[in-house]
Amino acid sequence: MTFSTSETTDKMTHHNDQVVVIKHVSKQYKTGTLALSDVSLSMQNGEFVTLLGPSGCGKSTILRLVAGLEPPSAGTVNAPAVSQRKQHSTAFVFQEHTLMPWASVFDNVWLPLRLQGYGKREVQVKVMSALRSVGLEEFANAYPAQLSGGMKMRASIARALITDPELLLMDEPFAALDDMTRQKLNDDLLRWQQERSVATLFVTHNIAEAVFLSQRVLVMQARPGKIIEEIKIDQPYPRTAEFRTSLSFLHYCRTLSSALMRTAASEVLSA
Ligand SMILES: Nc1ncnc2c1ncn2[C@@H]1O[C@H](COP(=O)(O)OP(=O)(O)OP(=O)(O)O)[C@@H](O)[C@H]1O
Repeated sequence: MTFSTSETTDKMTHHNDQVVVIKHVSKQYKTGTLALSDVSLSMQNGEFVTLLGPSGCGKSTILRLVAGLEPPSAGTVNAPAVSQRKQHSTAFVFQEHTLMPWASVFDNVWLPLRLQGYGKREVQVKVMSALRSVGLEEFANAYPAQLSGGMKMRASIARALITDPELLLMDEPFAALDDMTRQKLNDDLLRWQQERSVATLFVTHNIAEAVFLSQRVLVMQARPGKIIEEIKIDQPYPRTAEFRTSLSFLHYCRTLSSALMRTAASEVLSA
C-alpha cells in the first residue's frame, strides 16, 4: 500500500485539472521570425480563455503549438494532442468554415467519426443530434453552398464538437460574420461550451466578443509575441443579454481596450 502526503495529492489534483500547460515557450520560424518569446500559460478543464492582441503577435502560432501542428523552438507544451498523442481530443475551428463543398452537411459533420471508423448508420442519431443542437437539423441534406455564412460556421462547430473533444481551439471563427450573426453565435457557442464543459482557447480581435465569452483574456503584444496582461472576467455563466448591456461589461471593454493601447504604445517605442 502506498501513502501520499496531502501536498503530493494536491499537486496531482492540480495537475489533473489542467488541460494545457505551456512553459517558457519561444517559437522561431525557419524564416527567422521570432513569433513567440517566453510565453507561459495554462488552462483548466472546461475553462474559456481568449487570446487578444494585434495582428502578428503570435495568437495563431500558440493554437498551432497546442494542436501539435508545430513544435516549439524552446520551452514545453503540454496539451492532449501533444504530450498524450490523443489527436481526437482536440478540435480546431478556423475563420474559414473548411467544409467540403461536394459533401452534404450531414456528411461533413460525420467526417471526424468516419475517420475513426464509424459507419453512417451507426452514428446517424449522434450526427442528427449535433445538427439539431446547432439549429441545422433541417439542412442535413443541403450542401455548404446553400448555407449562409453563419450556418456554415454552425456546421463547422457541429463537426468540431461531434468527437466530444477535451479541448476546442478557435481561430477568429466569427470574424467574417456580421454583428448580429456574431452575437447570436457568441450566445450559442457559450451554451454548447458550457453544456459540454470543453476547455476553449479562442482567438479574436474583437474586444466585446472577448469580454462576453471568456473567463480570462490574455492580452498579447507583437514583435516578438508575448503575453503581457491577464484580465479575469469575473462574471458567472450563463452570460446574458443583460450582461452585454451592463456597466460592468463596459468597464471590462475599457480595461481591455487600454491594455491593447499599451501594446500599441510599446510597439511604437520598440520600433
Ligand atoms: N509558417 C510561418 N512561417 C514563417 N513565419 C510565420 C509563419 N506563421 C506565422 N509567421 C509569422 O509569425 C508571426 C506571428 O504570426 P501569427 O499568425 O501567429 O500571428 P497572429 O497574432 O495570429 O496574427 P493575425 O491576428 O494577423 O492572424 C508573424 O510575424 C507571422 O508573419
